[in-house]
Amino acid sequence: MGFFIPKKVEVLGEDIQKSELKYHDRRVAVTKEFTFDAAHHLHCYEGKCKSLHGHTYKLVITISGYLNDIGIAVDFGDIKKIFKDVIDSKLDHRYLNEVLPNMNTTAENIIVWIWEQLDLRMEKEGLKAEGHRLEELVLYETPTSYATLKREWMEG
Ligand SMILES: Nc1nc2c(c(=O)[nH]1)N=C([C@H](O)[C@H](O)COP(=O)(O)OP(=O)(O)OP(=O)(O)O)CN2
Ligand SMILES: [Zn+2]
Repeated sequence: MGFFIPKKVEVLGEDIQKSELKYHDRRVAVTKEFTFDAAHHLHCYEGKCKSLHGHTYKLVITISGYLNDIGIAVDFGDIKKIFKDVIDSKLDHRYLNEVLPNMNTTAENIIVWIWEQLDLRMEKEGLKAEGHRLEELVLYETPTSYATLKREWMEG
């Protein structure tokens, strides 16, 4: 006596198999947004930002990769784990002038530091070997003020 396989499941299975490899070799970028809270002040700067103050920073991370068998380029969960491990754990609820020594804590300087940390972790975890690439970071210091960094600028 054989197993009864409902028709609907068979059809669904075929559909998934067909879609699996459809765009297998396509590079696609995915983006995830995070926030962290931190305090800082600027050195050698005449203006209100020379005084200690805080921000809810927003970091927008874009990573590209080749679509895998189930149509995922880079798992959003993997981006979250990297962010938590290498950025959030070091910067959230911290005084940036203390944790980022020898750096004036401008959005521009911080975003380059963040790039280096994320890139290093992607290298160590073998993600770069799999074809994952950090494409762009955007770091909002306030809702209207932000810095942007792109892969071509880091490579060039
Ligand atoms: N190019 C940069 N300019 C300034 C930076 C910076 O990192 N890079 N940082 C500051 C201050 O840290 C400040 O907290 C943020 O500046 P600003 O946008 O002027 O903040 P406001 O709250 O005044 O923003 P509004 O939306 O205009 O009220 C200064 N400059
Ligand atoms: Zn500031």
